This record gives sequence, structure tokens and C-alpha cells, in this order.
Amino acid sequence: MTTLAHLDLAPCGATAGTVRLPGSKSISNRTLLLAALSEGDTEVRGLLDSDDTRRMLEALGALGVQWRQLNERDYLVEGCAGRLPVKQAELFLGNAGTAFRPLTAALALMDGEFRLSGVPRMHERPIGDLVDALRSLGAQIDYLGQPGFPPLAIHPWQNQRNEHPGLRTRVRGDVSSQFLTALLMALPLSGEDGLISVEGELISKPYIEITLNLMRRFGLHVEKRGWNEFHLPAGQGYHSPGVIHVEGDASSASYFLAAGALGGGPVRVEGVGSDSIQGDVKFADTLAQMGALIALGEDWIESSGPVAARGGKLKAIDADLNHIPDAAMTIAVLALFADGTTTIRNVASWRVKETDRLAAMATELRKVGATVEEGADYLRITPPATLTPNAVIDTYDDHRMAMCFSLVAVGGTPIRIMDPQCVAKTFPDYFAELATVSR
Ligand SMILES: O=C(O)C1=C[C@@H](OP(=O)(O)O)[C@@H](O)[C@H](O)C1
Ligand SMILES: C=C(OP(=O)(O)O)C(=O)O
Repeated sequence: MTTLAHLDLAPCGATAGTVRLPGSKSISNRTLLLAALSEGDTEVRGLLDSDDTRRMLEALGALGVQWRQLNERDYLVEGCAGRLPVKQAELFLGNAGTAFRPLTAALALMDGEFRLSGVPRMHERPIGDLVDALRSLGAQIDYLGQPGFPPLAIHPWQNQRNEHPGLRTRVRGDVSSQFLTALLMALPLSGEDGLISVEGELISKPYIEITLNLMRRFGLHVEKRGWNEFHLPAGQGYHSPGVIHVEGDASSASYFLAAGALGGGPVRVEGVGSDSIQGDVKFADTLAQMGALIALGEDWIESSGPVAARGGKLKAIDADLNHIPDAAMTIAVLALFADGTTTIRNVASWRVKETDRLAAMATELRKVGATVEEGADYLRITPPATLTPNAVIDTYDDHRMAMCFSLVAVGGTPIRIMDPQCVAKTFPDYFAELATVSR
């Protein structure tokens, strides 16, 4: 494969068309793990094919889980009924949070020796709160580098069953919701009664809904008590539902819906709609607040809007976007096309994702002429009268930086995207798909 050092995107006057979305990363990686841990085989239809799902598939293969590709988007995963065949493995998980956190928890409650590592940035992304929660359950985990961060060595679980009946643990909710997701998915492996308490305000709540929804489809009942207590009744195990359909990725949808609003549209995305279990479909509501016209079906969303090339503007907003942390980055770039100052609040988690996204976003938005105030957990963006053409955008190995900033060209200003292949984390064909809706 050739690696492009940069991609120059020409200004685009108008947008229209339909995009079939790639599968949801969050649903794909959860489904793969749950299918592997289940009793029975699962046909996973519409799986995302990207770096993050490759890392999960490779890891499951290394753990002895049998899976095979049936055709382009469909896979068959043989369940191992909670007992992974391989008891010693080294897993490389790239920068896939949805692989690293859930696998850490699942493997910590087993009786093998495992080493989990990732790319250098993964080793800067916190995992200490999850490790603390697992240690409180008797998990034996060592940090191989900096305490609190990957890489990790996981040793056989020492369940202190006799000391404490049932599994009781607490986890912080304000760093990443993936810690709670990981515990929820792993605890049923013990068959014991489980109780997880969440400390602090839980962030990114809709991702917990995805977790609970998928666990339910694999036969697992979780009693949710508000957002700070989750009870897993004893004696449950995962059972394959037979077939699972992966929805299109709602975060990936945000770029095309934004393109519809910026270039006139209509742009339709297929694969997500009013039936979606993904919180990021709410991006469409925020886009509507900014003045886009949204139409919604069960399995599709369409947007159209003020045409930037004809001087049309979006409305500036001031919004708490904690519930859509990934799609919120798309709003940050759309702020360049708004009629005033946009404030994106409550996104402190941006600092511990693929890069420090608050810092990266502020730096790159300034390159196209915006005035940006970077707070500890917010960004305030004032667009310039005219965007600076041909800005060179660094992407920090962050797929979303590359995808978001392509919208500057959609809005009519040429731009250079450095290292565009970073989109492979969740959307390898992104630029080709964007070209199909650009006129
Ligand atoms: O559980 C998930 O699938 C995800 C949760 C979110 O992370 P945080 O909970 O760390 O905000 C999100 O940003 C990530 O892309 C996917
Ligand atoms: C934060 C993200 O990824 P991860 O699943 O690695 O946390 C993301 O895709 O924006």
C-alpha cells in the first residue's frame, strides 16, 4: 500500500448524494468480544473493516477464538462459552480503546498470562482507574511501563471469593466510559453476582447504553440503577443470538451530514437512523440547531443546508457536547462556517483520546484563521471573515482530525491534510466516499 504524505483537497462548490456507512466501530468491537465469549456461534453482519476491528480480530485469533470472514462485511465467530482456549498470549492492540479496555477486563478475570500493548499513544492513554477496579476484585495486573498506563502484564485471577461474597467494585466515570463498559462486559464471566458503582460524573453515557443493549442481545441482564450503580445478577452467561447486524457508524456519519449542510445537499447516509442504538446520531440534532435541515428515517439520515459557497452561514451555538464526544469534533470545524462564536463545552475527555484533541483542534483551527480559546474542558471558536486558503493541517495520527478538516474544502476553501491514511483507524475509504458526494 502506498502511503500518502499529504492530500490536497480542492474547494468544492456543492454536495449531494448517498453514502452507505461503514459499520460502527463501537458496535463491531463489542460484538466481536461478546460473540467470542458466548456459548454458540455468531454471524456478525456488516462488521467494520478498519485498523481498530483488525486489532480486535487478531487479538481474538491469538486467544484461540476461531473466526472467519464469510464475505466482504460478514464474519462468523465461534463462541468459547467464556473459556478462551489460549492461556498465554501477547496482544498488540494499536490505538483501539474499544479493544484495549474491554480485553484488559475480560482477561484479568481469567487464569492466563497475557501481555497487552499498543502504539506509543496508547501507552499515554490512561487505564489506571480500570486496573484499580479490577485489582479490587483480585485481578493481578502489572504495569510494564508508566504506572496507570499500558502496556500491561495480566496474571491469573485470584478471586477472593471466600472473603467477599459476590463481586463488588467501584470505578471512576469521568475519565473514560470505556472503563465501565469493560467491567460490565467482563463481570458476567465469573458467574457471580456483580455490583459496579460509578464514582464521579459518568461521561459519554450513550456508550454505556450501547454496551447494555448488546449485552442484552447476548442474553445478559443488567439492572441499571441510575448512572451510578449497575447490578449483574448471578448465574448469567453470554448466549449467541445467532445473527447480529452491525449498524453504520454514527460518528462517521457526522462528516457527511456536515457536508450536506455546508454544500447544500441533500446528502444522505444509510445505515443509521431513528432506530440506532448509537448516541452519535444526536449529532443531527446539534446540526439542526446550527440551521441545517435534517430528515430522518429508521435507517437513514439526510441533511441539507445553507450553501457556504453562496455566502450561507450556519448558526453559532453554545452547547454541552459530552454525550457526543467524537462527533463534537465535527461541530468544532463547522464552527468555522457559523455566524459568530461557537462554544463546545464539557469535552475534557478529548485530552486523552487519539491525541490531545483540545490542543490539536485549537492549533489547527488557528491555521485556517479562527480565533480559538482553549479551556480545560471547552473550546470557543470565532471564525475569521475569510478562511485562510491552503492551510497545512497536521493530523496527529488522529483519524477524526483528518476527517473533520476535510470539511474546510467542502465549505469552499482549499486545504492540505497531512498523513491522510490515519483515517484507517475507523474509515479507510473516507476520502473516496467524500469525493462521491462532492460536486
Ligand atoms: O465505548 C466506546 O465505544 C467509545 C467511547 C467513547 O470514549 P470515552 O468513553 O473515553 O469518552 C468514544 O470517544 C470512543 O470513540 C468509543
Ligand atoms: C476516541 C476514539 O477511539 P477509541 O475507541 O480508541 O477510544 C475515537 O474513535 O474517536
